[in-house]
Amino acid sequence: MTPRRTPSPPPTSPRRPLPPGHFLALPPSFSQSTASFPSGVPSTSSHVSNGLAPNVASLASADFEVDVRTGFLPGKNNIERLGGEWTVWEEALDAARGTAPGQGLRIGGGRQQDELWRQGIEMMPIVDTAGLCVSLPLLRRAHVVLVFLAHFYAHTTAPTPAPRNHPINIPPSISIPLLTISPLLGLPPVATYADTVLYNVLPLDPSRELSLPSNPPATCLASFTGTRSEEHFYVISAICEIAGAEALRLMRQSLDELFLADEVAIRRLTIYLRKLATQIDRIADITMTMLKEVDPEDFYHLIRPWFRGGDADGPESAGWIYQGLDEQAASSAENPVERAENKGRMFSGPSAGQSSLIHAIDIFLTVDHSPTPEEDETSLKLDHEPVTSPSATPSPSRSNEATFVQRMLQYMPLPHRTFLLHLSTHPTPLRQLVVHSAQSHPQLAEAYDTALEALKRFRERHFRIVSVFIVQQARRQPSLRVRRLLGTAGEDEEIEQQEEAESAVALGEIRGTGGTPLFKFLRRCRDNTTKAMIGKPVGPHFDLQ
Ligand code: HEM
Repeated sequence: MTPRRTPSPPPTSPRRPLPPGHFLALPPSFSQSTASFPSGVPSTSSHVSNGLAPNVASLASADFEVDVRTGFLPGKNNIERLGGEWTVWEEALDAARGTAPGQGLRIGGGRQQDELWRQGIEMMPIVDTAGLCVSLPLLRRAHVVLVFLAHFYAHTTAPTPAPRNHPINIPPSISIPLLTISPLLGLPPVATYADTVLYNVLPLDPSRELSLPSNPPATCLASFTGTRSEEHFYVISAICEIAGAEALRLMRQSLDELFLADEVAIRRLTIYLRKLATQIDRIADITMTMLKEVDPEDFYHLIRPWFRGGDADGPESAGWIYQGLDEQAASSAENPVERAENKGRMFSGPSAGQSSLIHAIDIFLTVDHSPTPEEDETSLKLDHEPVTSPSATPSPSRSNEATFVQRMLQYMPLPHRTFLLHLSTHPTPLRQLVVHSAQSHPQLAEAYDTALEALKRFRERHFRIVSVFIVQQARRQPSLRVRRLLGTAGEDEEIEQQEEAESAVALGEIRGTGGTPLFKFLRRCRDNTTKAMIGKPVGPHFDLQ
């Protein structure tokens, strides 16, 4: 007898007010830091829920804040500005950014304009956040504004000789509201991809909701530099996200078929996997438009320095102290490492590596990024990096090193983190069926490999982006135009002296967010994708260097 086919209902759309019992109402365990996970153990459960995770029995039944039309982007438009008592934060942000590129605050601070702004922040009242809790869009906007203020403040702090050995202090007017609302969203108190992209874009016609292709993301709300490049950097990432909604839909449909795993299911899965490959190529095409729309010099010299988090100097980093709350925490015994070394909190700044989209595709296709015992992991590991495996470790037989995904989970909103952890423990994984039926249904294995080929192509094309935007820029001096915007145009002589030394930057020395050795890491992500294939890779295999 053919089993009755009952497709699951589509995921629910996000709603404006937090509904009663919504698991976002529970502070996530993120807020509990430990010695091995300074920013909190990534988990879906709340510390007030006695370890019980929210009810996520099936991918379709839980509220993962994943919208059928917009994917990980909120289904309802982001709000543009906070009013009432929170206007003071918005005004501080306006003043920091200035009215035109080059008119706002400068990295390293030191000018009268920078100092006056900093004094204003230090004297700003500690505004109550209780009224924000009625609405997710309000909470999200508050997080965006406060983390931008925190980064503006941190990076206008006068530089100390490298390596920086004093933590940067974030004043209570920012740190207290920020530490209060961050756990409500399940985000760290630092700028994340959610702040720069997911909660920071508006559609072409803001009076209508986001949709592709008729009303795509077109402008950004908060910005460090006010440059066109920064706006496009965020907007193109958001277009990748909305294009990803179709990939998520195909994955959900596939999971529904996996429950049945009959002949019809296998035929449908084959079709969905081929479509998924097309969708991944589409995301890669959109990513490549960065080359046309974002100036690599602007990105590297003007924009990226603002992204740096408390851990940007690698193991030598001194972190950020969130004043008003961290001084109390420092005297407690919770985090002996930070206490003993007088270090602040070690958060990374924003990166598209924090987007849940590619990680979801990886998990769905079972691309395993956890290190094998044979691999020399010491060079991929930072001293301050978490070394204890969280409960969500995908493969207990592997080394207990936290993977990039596990670290990135900490920077995703709680519902998206929950979505990924749930996907990784799904009871009917795709790969198992593909391997099991490889002989009887070779077209399924072929379609599975086609999707992996597309993911590998995405990674190779993304690698080119990283080469242009980071490596090439690290090896050459900024133009006069950019030096003027940086306020270093008069330092030609000094720059010439540095030139020779700097142009010799070795590939192996270039690091990504949180200090990851960039090339080794990206090459490894590509190679792990190839390893997952059932047959031999068919496309060209580029030497990534
Ligand atoms: C100018 C554009 C971009 C630059 C300069 C860039 C740079 C980087 C860098 C440096 C990393 C290494 C990890 C880190 O430092 O955080 C990284 C990782 C990553 N990026 Fe990008 N990225 C860009 C655009 C994108 C876009 C649009 C996407 C998504 C569609 C994306 C997805 C990823 C993913 C998933 C990783 C993790 C590594 C992997 O899974 O292969 N990136 N990116």
